[in-house]
Amino acid sequence: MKGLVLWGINNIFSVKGEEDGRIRECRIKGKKMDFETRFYNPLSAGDWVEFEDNAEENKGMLLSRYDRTNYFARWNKKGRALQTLAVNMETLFCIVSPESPPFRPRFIDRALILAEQGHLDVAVILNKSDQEIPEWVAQRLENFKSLGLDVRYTSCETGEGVDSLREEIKGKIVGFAGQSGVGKSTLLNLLIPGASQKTAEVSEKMSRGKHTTNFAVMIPYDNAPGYIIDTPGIRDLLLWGIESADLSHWFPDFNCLEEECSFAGCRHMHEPKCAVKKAVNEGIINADRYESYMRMMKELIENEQKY
Ligand SMILES: Nc1nc2c(ncn2[C@@H]2O[C@H](COP(=O)(O)OP(=O)(O)OP(=O)(O)O)[C@@H](O)[C@H]2O)c(=O)[nH]1
Ligand SMILES: [Zn+2]
Repeated sequence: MKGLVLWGINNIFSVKGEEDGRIRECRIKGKKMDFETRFYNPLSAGDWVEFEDNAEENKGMLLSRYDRTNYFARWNKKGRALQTLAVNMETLFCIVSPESPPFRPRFIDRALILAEQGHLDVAVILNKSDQEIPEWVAQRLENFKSLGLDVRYTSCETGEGVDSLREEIKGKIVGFAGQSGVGKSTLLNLLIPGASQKTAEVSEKMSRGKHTTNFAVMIPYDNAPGYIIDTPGIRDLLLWGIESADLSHWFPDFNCLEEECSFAGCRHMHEPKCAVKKAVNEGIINADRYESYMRMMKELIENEQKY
């Protein structure tokens, strides 16, 4: 039978049968499935699977996984493997806030790269738009827009942007990601009443009282098909599968200048006559975005030296 993975932890997955709509607690048959072994978690919220029922009611065995249309994955340092946060979404919404907690554009820079690697459409939601938007935040947002990124504004206080967002995503499968405190739960509750209650219940049940929501949960809409995938409060997004020498290829605003760098294979760090650094000095490339690039670069170089 075909089913949809709604959530899962420690290799126990809640799967909703496509035909009968019943949810079963499923385990993986045998030790390993033929899933990609490079992943930290074999399945994630949003995966379509084949499963069979057990004799025991509401229990099942997972047999195989269908191909994913896209995925949002990051490097898991502890597990030293790719960790999939959510898959098969129409759009991944990255939620940020302007001031409290502080705007984190470097989170967006990383999310953009990870989304592109996972063939994922991404949009940014600046929540708490009722708060004052500092000038540098406005500039960075404009910069993102000029790179083609879809940026919207919502406020759970005034209701700005909430109804239109609800209309837009209704009936679709979309993902929500953000750092703790940006108002993700509040926004989800406005979009789907009782949403955060659902996540809390699932977390409580699956993690057996540990109170840690460290896995994504699919929340169904009230009167429409589709789900919002609520990913856990993400602290960091570590890159994967990118060599330091290739990092600038993931920065289209840098990449287009590369030919003008005097050094072939310029990494735009300390090389002389670098067109990217010149553009930063002239204010053509956003200085904070360059700083973001440099941090990723250092991280990648450190890792290359380690392994
Ligand atoms: N001013 C303002 N405050 C908001 C808005 N949305 C949420 N908040 C407040 O921000 C705080 C954090 O909101 P949460 O919804 O708990 O944030 P979260 O992102 O889910 O964070 P975690 O629960 O830690 O994962 C709460 O005090 C909310 O009332 C908003 O649009 N404007
Ligand atoms: Zn350069």
